[in-house]
Amino acid sequence: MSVTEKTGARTDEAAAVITGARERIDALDDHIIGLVQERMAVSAVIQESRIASGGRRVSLNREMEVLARFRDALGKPGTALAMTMLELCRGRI
Ligand SMILES: O=C(O)C(=O)C[C@]1(C(=O)O)C=C[C@@H](O)C=C1
Repeated sequence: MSVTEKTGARTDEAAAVITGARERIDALDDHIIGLVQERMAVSAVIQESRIASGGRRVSLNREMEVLARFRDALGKPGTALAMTMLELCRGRI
């Protein structure tokens, strides 16, 4: 497959821009995945500590704060993103 086919570009110049930008996106995605995994580990510490003390796994008030932070920064899709992230961190409820 040619570079232009791979990128959807119609010129070599555009294909070069897209290829370079996709490398940056791949690096950013690796970083984001690493941060999500780090967040999952920190969240697990909180949940285990709360459960060990006799509390519940879930803190709905705190989840509302997390959802609001993402919504304020990213709009409605930010809420969906935060909900998926919370599901990764505490499982389905
Ligand atoms: O902040 C907490 O109390 C957590 O347990 C962490 C966290 C989160 O991942 O943000 C996970 C589960 C709770 O329902 C609320 C928030």
